[in-house]
Amino acid sequence: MKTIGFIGCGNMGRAMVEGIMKANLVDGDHMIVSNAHPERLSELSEIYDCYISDNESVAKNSDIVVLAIKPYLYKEVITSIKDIVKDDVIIINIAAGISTQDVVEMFGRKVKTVKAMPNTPAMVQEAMSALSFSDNCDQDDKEDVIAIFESFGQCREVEERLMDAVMVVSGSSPAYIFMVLEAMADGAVMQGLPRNDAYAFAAQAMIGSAKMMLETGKHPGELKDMVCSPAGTTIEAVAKMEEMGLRSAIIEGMRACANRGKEMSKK
Ligand SMILES: NC(=O)C1=CN([C@@H]2O[C@H](COP(=O)(O)OP(=O)(O)OC[C@H]3O[C@@H](n4cnc5c(N)ncnc54)[C@H](OP(=O)(O)O)[C@@H]3O)[C@@H](O)[C@H]2O)C=CC1
Ligand SMILES: O=C(O)[C@@H]1CCC=N1
Repeated sequence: MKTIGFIGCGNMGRAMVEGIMKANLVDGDHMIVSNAHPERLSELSEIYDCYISDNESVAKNSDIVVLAIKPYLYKEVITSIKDIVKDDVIIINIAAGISTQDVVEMFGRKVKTVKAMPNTPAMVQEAMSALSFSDNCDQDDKEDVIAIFESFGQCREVEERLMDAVMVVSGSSPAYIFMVLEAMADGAVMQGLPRNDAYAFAAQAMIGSAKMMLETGKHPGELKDMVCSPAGTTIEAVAKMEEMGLRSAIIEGMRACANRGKEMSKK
């Protein structure tokens, strides 16, 4: 069994660790986690019986190291671990704006590395992640990494140049989806539904609609039309949402997200 190490265990790292442990991909002896404030992880180690240690120990003892720290910390953290990681370690880079080439340059050698873009639904085994492998990863390396990402959801291999596109539609999108869900619940509360019921109806409508699109393979416009009765209620909502710029708000928000990713890559 390979040992998986996480350096940084905040929002994204923790979602991945929880997803991996819930799926029993490794036992607690093969999961080592470090964090700037390790005391924040005591509950995690109690639930999943995994090791909480420091960056050095994660680097020395892990076959696969996930760098789940903020992008600006990559240089500093890699400098501190580059001489102590195992020779054939696989480094997983999940940071927005950090490329495979950046990681290789920071290590100063052609370390095996994977550029990945997961999302927080990893916590409930429903992540959708993109992966792009450096050319020195062999088939076994790929299978090991894919097993990690499949333990907490689905994943697809994409060309690294498309990672920012994946970030806007998947890595960052849970934030916009939660905003939509919150707004939908507000709309239902306004009509008198208790808030908890409103969240449950809104979230299940989101899950059901997404599942329907994936399972039927139908165009989302066709599925939308199936809900809009002539002179009915839904078409009134659709017309008002178009008037308020719902779709262009989403598209422009995603463009801003992509632009920020490009800006971060230049630093
Ligand atoms: N959040 C998301 O949905 C997604 C994030 N990402 C990427 O994941 C990475 C992490 O993001 P996110 O989880 O949101 O950030 P968080 O700030 O939530 O987590 C980062 C963690 O790193 C810890 N940390 C800080 N400095 C160090 C250090 N020197 N050594 C070890 N641990 C350290 C922090 O500890 P403490 O809090 O105790 O200071 C914190 O727990 C980013 O690069 C981001 O681009 C990618 C896809 C989605
Ligand atoms: O907001 C961010 O920068 C990170 C990257 C993708 C999701 N969260």
